[in-house]
Amino acid sequence: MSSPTETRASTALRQAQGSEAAGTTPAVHVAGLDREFRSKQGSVTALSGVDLDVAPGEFVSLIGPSGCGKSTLLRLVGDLDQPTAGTLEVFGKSARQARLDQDYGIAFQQAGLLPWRTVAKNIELPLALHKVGKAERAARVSELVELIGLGEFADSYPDQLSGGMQQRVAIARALAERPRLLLMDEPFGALDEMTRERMQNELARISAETGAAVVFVTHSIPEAVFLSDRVVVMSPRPGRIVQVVPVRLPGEARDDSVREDRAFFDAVAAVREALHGAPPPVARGVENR
Ligand SMILES: Nc1ncnc2c1ncn2[C@@H]1O[C@H](COP(=O)(O)OP(=O)(O)OP(=O)(O)O)[C@@H](O)[C@H]1O
Repeated sequence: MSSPTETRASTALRQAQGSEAAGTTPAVHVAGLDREFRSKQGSVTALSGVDLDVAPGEFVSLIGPSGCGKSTLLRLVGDLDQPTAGTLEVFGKSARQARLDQDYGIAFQQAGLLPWRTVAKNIELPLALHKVGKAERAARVSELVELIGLGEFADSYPDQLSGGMQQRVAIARALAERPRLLLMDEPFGALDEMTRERMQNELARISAETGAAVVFVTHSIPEAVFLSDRVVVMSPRPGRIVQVVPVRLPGEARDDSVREDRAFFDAVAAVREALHGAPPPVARGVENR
């Protein structure tokens, strides 16, 4: 686990270098991945020939026009769907085995909390389902409510929380079993801009503190740049990777000061250029905010 003062980028770099040196397996390994959906109406090629490795501890965002296959790729990694062709490994295992081993947590745009359970009970749900003992569950929940800054709301119900607070609970629930990988599909898509930036700051801190790798789907270029070690730019359907933009931002932590930095603007411009370099219609479904 990394120290809170160590930047996530340096953690990821150190871990990537370490894993290379030690021959450690990547968090996610995707090679020649295809996904074709077939129906009576015809077939849709959602992904074609996708190659991607995510290092342990690395934060990677997927960005691209609407319908380019971002969610499909995330769902394949999360064993919620099966590829038509290609190789997909999570920590060197099949996606199914990684799911059974609770190697990853998932958070989507809808927080998906159970309204009849309190914050604490929602967070502890995966632990309860996996028969973790009561004392250990309580200890983990109290750690997590502190991590997400909702210690005072442990006994509140979801409808007593704002959208941002609910999303933090969903993230805590995804982290409950200390996954080495988090899969996030537009988790802040439904939030207002101010809350969204606050949540981005929190997620940057949480990912640095936990050292988990993250694969993050977003439509927002600045959000992708702010959070990521690398931004994966995808083409319109059939989704392919057109460019991978490395992000190097200064400072010890990703906080609001980073958003004013020249390196941040340069990386935003690089991602935007990569998107616009793809065949039209590239702008549809991609926000510049
Ligand atoms: N279950 C399915 N059956 C048929 N087609 C599907 C299915 N799931 C996805 N698709 C198609 O695959 C393509 C990629 O969809 P996907 O949801 O992965 O795109 P996306 O990049 O996440 O889009 P958005 O940014 O709008 O959320 C789309 O054309 C979609 O219609």
